Amino acid sequence: MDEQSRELQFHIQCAPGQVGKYCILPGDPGRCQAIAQHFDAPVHVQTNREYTTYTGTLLGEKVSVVSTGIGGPSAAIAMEELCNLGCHTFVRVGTCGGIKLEVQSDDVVVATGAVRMEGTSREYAPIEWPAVPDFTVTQALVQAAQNLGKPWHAGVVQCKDSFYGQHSPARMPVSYELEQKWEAWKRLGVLASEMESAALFAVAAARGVRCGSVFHVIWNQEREKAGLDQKESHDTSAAIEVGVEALKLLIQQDQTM
Ligand SMILES: O=P(O)(O)O[C@H]1O[C@H](CO)[C@@H](O)[C@H]1O
Ligand SMILES: O=c1cc[nH]c(=O)[nH]1
Repeated sequence: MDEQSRELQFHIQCAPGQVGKYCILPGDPGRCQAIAQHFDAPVHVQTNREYTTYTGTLLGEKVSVVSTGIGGPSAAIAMEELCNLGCHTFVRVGTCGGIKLEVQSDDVVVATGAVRMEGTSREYAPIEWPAVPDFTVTQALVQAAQNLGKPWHAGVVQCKDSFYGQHSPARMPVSYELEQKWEAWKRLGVLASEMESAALFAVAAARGVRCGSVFHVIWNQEREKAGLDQKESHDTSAAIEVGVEALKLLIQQDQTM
């Protein structure tokens, strides 16, 4: 299969011209419409499997939002197929669970690196390779959070394949490994846990494109364990605003180059 010259990409079912060069990647297809509402003239392009696509414009530039589903494998597929269609700049707008005690529900987290405790990135890069986002995208995300006055943190996030391995490690047959590593992430100051960035950063490096990640913090299980105040929040609007603002900053930078 010559995937790069296919007209219609196999999973996202989009064709050349239907997506922009700048793309926002939420995991949840249900987040796409809320993101597309920030675009000018957004149009629903396609929904296939976990992949929902809208395309519109920002500052006159064609931009898209494409959901990746949950986990590295489906996220890598989305990015590969979008690269085949000419996308070069990606911002993941996701959700995460806080690990560091300072990271609270409703805060915004910008990734400066991702722990590769997942499988997909290993099929792209030897484990010695650090999963890091693009510097210009990360700078734009921090600038956007500051411009919008959102409470933000920048640091390393942890990626894994098992959501319930994060939340119920004790019931897993490999609890000894999950619990010991979780303790290491805490001692290393890892900010939060999510599932796709390590894979996306690896695919982006392999394909020579830019990618960064911003997250809405749903909760923090370590704050709960420590008896600190803690709530569950599903309002992703701050992270969405930061992601869209960052994309605009990047488009502006590219337009003035
Ligand atoms: O809200 P999204 O972007 O899907 O991100 C997070 O939420 C899912 C788990 O609930 C995983 O995909 C994780 O990375
Ligand atoms: O706790 C959380 C919240 C969102 N996504 C995750 O992977 N973990």
